[in-house]
Amino acid sequence: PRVATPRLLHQRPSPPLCARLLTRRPLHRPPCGLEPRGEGYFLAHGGTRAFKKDAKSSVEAPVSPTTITDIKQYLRTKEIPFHDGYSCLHTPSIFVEPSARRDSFSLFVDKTTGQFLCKDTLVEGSWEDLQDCLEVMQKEEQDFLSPRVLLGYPESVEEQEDREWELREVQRIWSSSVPFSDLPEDEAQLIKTMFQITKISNATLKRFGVRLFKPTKSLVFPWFGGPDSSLKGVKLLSAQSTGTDKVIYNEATVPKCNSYYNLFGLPLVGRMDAEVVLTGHELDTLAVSQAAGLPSVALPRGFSCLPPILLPYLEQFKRVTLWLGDDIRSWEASKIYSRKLGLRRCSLVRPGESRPRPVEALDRGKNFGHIIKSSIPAAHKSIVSFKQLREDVYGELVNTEQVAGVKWGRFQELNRILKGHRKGELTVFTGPTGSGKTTFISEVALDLCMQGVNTLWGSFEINNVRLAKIMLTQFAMQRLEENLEQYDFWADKFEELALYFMTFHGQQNIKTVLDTMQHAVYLYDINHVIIDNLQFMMGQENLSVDKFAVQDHIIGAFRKFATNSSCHVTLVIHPRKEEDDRELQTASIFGSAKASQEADNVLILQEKKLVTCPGRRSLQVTKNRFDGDVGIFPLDFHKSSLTFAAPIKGRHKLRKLAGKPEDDEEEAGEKEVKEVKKEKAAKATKTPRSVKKGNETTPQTPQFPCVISFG
Ligand SMILES: Nc1ncnc2c1ncn2[C@@H]1O[C@H](COP(=O)(O)OP(=O)(O)OP(=O)(O)O)[C@@H](O)[C@H]1O
Repeated sequence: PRVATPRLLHQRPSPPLCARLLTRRPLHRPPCGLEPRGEGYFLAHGGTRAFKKDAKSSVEAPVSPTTITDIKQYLRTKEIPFHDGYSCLHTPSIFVEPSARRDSFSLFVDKTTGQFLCKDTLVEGSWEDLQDCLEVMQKEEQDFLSPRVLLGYPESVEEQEDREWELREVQRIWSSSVPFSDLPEDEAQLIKTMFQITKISNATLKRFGVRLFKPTKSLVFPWFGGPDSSLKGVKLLSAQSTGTDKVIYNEATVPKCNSYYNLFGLPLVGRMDAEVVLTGHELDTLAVSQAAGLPSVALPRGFSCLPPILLPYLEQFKRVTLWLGDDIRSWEASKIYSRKLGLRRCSLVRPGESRPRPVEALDRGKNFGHIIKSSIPAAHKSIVSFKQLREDVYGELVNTEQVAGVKWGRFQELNRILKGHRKGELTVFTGPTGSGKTTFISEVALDLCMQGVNTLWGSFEINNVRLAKIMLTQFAMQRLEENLEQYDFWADKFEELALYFMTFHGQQNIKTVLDTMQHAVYLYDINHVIIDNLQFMMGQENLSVDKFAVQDHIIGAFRKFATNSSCHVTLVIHPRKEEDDRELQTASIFGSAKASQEADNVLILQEKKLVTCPGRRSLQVTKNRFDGDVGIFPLDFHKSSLTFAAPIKGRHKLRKLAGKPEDDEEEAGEKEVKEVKKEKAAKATKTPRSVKKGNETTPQTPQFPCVISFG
């Protein structure tokens, strides 16, 4: 029979399970930072916690930036007792009758956002929602609010159907999958060999409830959760041989990955356990549990994010060891997550030859006790000696490719000049008015997002629908207007990208924008923010002041944000002056030398109107702090897919600039006429572009972040 393939599993959106609190005064504030899920709706996340399909990717400014001091002060005035935890404050749940409270402090308030979650009832909401609840309780002189006062948010027929479909799908997969102990020994061994987990025992697989879904030979990892520990979802992992000794693993989840909030392994954690090893994969958690005998849980989407809604489940641990993988990206993620989890209880396993990822360490017979013991405390001192830096420096020397950052799949020339996209950098991007800046930077950012770089867009000039339309066209690489029957297919794939949009439009205050960015970094582990464009933060009132001083100040603020948040910021800036006959230069953008110093990378979209090729642009890198290489390369624009590509091979070669950029471009222009005839002939035989990832070259279909490849 046709079975649940990853594609099939993702065809249906998961519905929101929302509930509304009936209060005397209407709740009017939307949950902090997210597009309103209706007015004042609470989410009772019974497992399939999901946001509205059309709203999940929007990020608003935090309602009123809440500080931990404000939260504590408020709770004190309401005489609510609380414990000061690592990431959350713990209070008695107001949704459970006092006599029935199993755990006296089961309501968790996130110290950064004020979001709350009651672990007993799974009611969650914003800080403002919680305040409203407390006010109602006080007014009505009640000592708790029954979850029964929460009214189900009326689901549309479609949403209801989706939810039912999903529940059936979870049950169907689970009931037709087989425990390993029920498999004939040789079959079990064959499967283990396929997944390179021959050292994981049947007993371990049984303890964690891992099964085999025979029709697709997929491992099934269950998600048990909620007060009744019921089955909330499943993750399927399938293995595919590449012909060499490498295996590619594909993952699919029900509900789909952006509403799959499972810390795999959590049901096995005892109430008194004080130590946990946090891993980036279910198989790693099995390995840690078996080899180290320690509680271990796995993040639901690998090391790509640690959703704050999971933090309450990690509050009980006095020590958290983060062992997220074996490369620089997982190492960087572990440093960032330790800030969310509370630095003083976290220690990090530094990837290295003697410290591979857990499942590989098990395979190679490594000493887990030793690896975990030698993990590095996350709390760092501000003054360090070379002795402490020694391993970091060594790591950078042996992993030069990874240190250079994430590579573009569609822009090999950018890889050659910039080497990659790195965290914590500031890129300034400019070009003449209407030259295609937004269109180009949209594709550049989309490319990275498809490689797993969590992305936040601040598009102040064009609205999010138009921007998303451009990106979707670039993603599908075709004019979807003419292929509407393919819309759902591409939209479903596109929805899986970790791509978020700020809901701002028009002039904005820089502080509000920075607060929102900070908020999104915390909520969604954003790695790349694009601001299009800086002019929308200049403000009208500043016109009397020196415009370039204001611009410098704003660039400085984004620089600081990029460094402090380990997040790459790309800033689109209109040029200062434009003269038809001259190319732009770094000096065309900045008000002062100070500002040009702040940027790590400066990119210029050069537009030279050539009779033979009017759409031709060039991208010039005039600054590259990472390794100093600068250069320029031509770009052809494909109007139907809104994408850019290097002209056909052999026409223009990448030139590193030793001297004036103008000279090179001039040269390119002269060649234009001679080569246009060749191009026409070549166009007829042009082959589709490939997306290169790792060592394999895959066809035009892009890679999606939910498909995690390792091995
Ligand atoms: N290389 C190109 N050749 C021709 N048209 C292009 C090219 N790149 C983009 N366009 C088209 O030009 C229009 C303007 O593009 P876009 O909004 O990206 O420019 P921009 O530089 O961001 O504009 P602005 O200066 O107003 O911010 C769009 O319709 C886009 O599809």
